[in-house]
Amino acid sequence: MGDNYEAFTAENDRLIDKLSEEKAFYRSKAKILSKTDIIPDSLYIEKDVKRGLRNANGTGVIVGLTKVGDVIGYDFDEQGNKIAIDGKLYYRGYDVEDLFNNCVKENRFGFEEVTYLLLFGELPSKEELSEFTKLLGAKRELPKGFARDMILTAPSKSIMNKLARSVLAMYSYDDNPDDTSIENVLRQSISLIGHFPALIAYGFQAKRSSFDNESLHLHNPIPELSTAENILRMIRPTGEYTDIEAKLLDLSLILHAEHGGGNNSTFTTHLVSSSGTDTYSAISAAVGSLKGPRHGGANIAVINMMHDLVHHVKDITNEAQVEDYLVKVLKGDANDRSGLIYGLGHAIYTISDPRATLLKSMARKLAESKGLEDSFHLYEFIENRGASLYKEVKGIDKPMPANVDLYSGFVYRALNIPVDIATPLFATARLSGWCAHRLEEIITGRRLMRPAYNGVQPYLEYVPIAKR
Ligand SMILES: CC(=O)SCCNC(=O)CCNC(=O)[C@H](O)C(C)(C)COP(=O)(O)OP(=O)(O)OC[C@H]1O[C@@H](n2cnc3c(N)ncnc32)[C@H](O)[C@@H]1OP(=O)(O)O
Ligand SMILES: O=C([O-])CC(=O)C(=O)O
Repeated sequence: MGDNYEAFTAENDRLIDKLSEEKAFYRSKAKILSKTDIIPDSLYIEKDVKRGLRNANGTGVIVGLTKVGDVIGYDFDEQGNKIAIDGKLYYRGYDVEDLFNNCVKENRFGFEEVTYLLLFGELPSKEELSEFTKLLGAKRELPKGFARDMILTAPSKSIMNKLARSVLAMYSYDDNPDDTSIENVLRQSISLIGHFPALIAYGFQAKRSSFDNESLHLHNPIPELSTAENILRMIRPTGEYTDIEAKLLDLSLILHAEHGGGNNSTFTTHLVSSSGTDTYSAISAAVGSLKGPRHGGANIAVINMMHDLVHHVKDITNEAQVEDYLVKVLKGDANDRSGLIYGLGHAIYTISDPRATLLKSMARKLAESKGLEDSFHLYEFIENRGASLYKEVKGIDKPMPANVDLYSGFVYRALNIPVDIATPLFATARLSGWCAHRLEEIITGRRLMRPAYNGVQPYLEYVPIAKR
């Protein structure tokens, strides 16, 4: 026993030493790299590099044309100066506010109709929509053994990473995975759109049971149910939901379905598709992009920031205390120290993001009916005060409207939808836009995307290892 114990502790000490040696190695190399890899701002200006693919006035560099969606966030005056305007968003030429309001008016689900519109470029007739929802319904169930072999046996703490892996794994379940004909890519797209609710729900259930010590609940999807209903059924332990909850989730899916070609994940879809690769590779890459906290992952980042705020601010109804916290966030001294107030700011929108306006109206109603007014006012205060605080801290006047991610988390929380699932829900909705853009890239892009990086490292003479 004594010998065993000594051998065990010696081995343990050796492993701890090795780990701290390794940590020290990474730390020292990271320190060097953070200096070596710096390229001064002046060089970007001198060489006229469109950093972040942005022009000097902040507008995006035009890298493509699209008929799928249009995002309008600014205008120009006669002198060519950018001017702020209220945002507008169009899906295949239709104003998203009209699509949203019509579903509210007719009290019906609309995400499937929007998916049809995005994929095929026109609104479906009643019969076409019914055929299409039947087709989607037939694709709801995952291939035999998929949930067990691909999701439950290798759960992940990140449902988005699990989702990306699941999409890649779908390649192995497809008899014709590499065919990039329009017909085949349409088949793959509709199949993925049908499968996504189960992929995110089972990824979520696997995570809860493996990492959060919760019971495992796997409900089958039901072909006759809408996307929103299937999601609620599969993420809830009892499988129960109300019609109002499902309709509100459906509206949120409509608002997240598409955002032009230039947003990071859709551009990823265009970029990766332009190499001629398969649908699963392109869509899994888009999922990886959307996960980032500056993009779709901001909805979870907002919720985490709000938790942190509530934890650190004594009285959330005291505006001065909330401001102090936000100033600390902006200075990189609070929350995740990124310096970002999540849910604010946008690459295109200046005065308003139309989706945030609609989600805010949903959030306000939910707050009133669920007694969450204080929390709602906190979100509203951040929206109203964010830009002026940024100016006070950084001295820069920058439009910082509430974006789609600010109020979506509030809406999900009020609907009793777990935080973890917020970005996967975004992915489920945006998949329709990604697929429409992938098809457009294949049909009309037809060029390998290959921008240029200007090499700024001076050339060096090789030094043999013995002389270094
Ligand atoms: C679905 C979506 O993707 S919506 C966007 C979701 N993302 C977020 O909510 C994260 C917070 N917001 C942001 O990071 C940004 O506003 C973006 C990335 C969305 C858009 O940024 P842009 O307006 O294009 O500005 P850009 O990235 O050029 O930043 C300019 C400066 O403003 C700062 N800034 C922009 N938004 C914010 C913010 N919300 N909080 C603090 N600082 C901000 C940037 O840090 C940057 O500062 P720096 O020059 O000191 O580095
Ligand atoms: O357009 C962008 O940059 C980000 C965005 O709002 C989205 O993808 O929905």
